[in-house]
Amino acid sequence: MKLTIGHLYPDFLNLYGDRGNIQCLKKRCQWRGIEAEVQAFENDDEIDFSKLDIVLLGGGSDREQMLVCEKLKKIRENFRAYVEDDGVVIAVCGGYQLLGNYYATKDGRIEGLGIVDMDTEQGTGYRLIDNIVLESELFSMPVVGFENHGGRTDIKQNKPLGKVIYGSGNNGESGYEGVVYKNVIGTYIHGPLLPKNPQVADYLITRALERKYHKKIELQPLEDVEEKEANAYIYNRFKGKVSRPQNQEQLV
Ligand SMILES: NC(=O)CC[C@H](N)C(=O)O
Repeated sequence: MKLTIGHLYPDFLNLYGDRGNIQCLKKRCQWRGIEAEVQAFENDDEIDFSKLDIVLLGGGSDREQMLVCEKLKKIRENFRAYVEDDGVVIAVCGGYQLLGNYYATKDGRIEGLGIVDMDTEQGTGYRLIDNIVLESELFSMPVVGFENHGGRTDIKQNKPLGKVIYGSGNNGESGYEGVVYKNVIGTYIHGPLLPKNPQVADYLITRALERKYHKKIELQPLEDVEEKEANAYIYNRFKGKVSRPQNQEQLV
């Protein structure tokens, strides 16, 4: 079996090493004898979504989001068709915001893809910067990571990725984080999301293989000893504590 992973605009959206998520997907495929090819798309590269099995849209600063939004406009309809056809997407932070209708910053409104019905406003408050821990119906392990965003996202009627156990999540108020729409996962957890959360990586790989090969896939389990220990430790360390972002002086 083989998967092709498309990395969209790594020249703009690669905050906090989103490339590590690609490496993780590739490695976890290879360890099971599944071939994994990565294609990076930059500038005005033609993107043939029919050749892709997983798409990664990484994080970026407001400035980079503003620039990349022009490129996204050109691929919007093909990207939407891919998602509606159950194409697998993992979108992180800035990329997550861009899946929605818009991201309104104090310097202007950045138009999103409008693929998932959700809106992001910058607000006038501080950035939401802290560790984050979630419980998700999709995974038996807690989902752990780090968030750093000024935007507050309203996912409306969509399903969240998880319930916030510690941290701020989508907007610091709803108690929820991320979004799940068809085979799309959007999340504010960036940097090493997938290396830290192997179940999220395997979920994406499974969905992509099932879509491509039209059959039920049971991935060969991997040990993930360190990840399980680390996630359990982090969960117990943060559960019951209240996140008070330390950088409240860092206004957006
Ligand atoms: N870390 C990111 O990708 C940041 C996303 C966006 N620029 C924000 O600050 O909300």
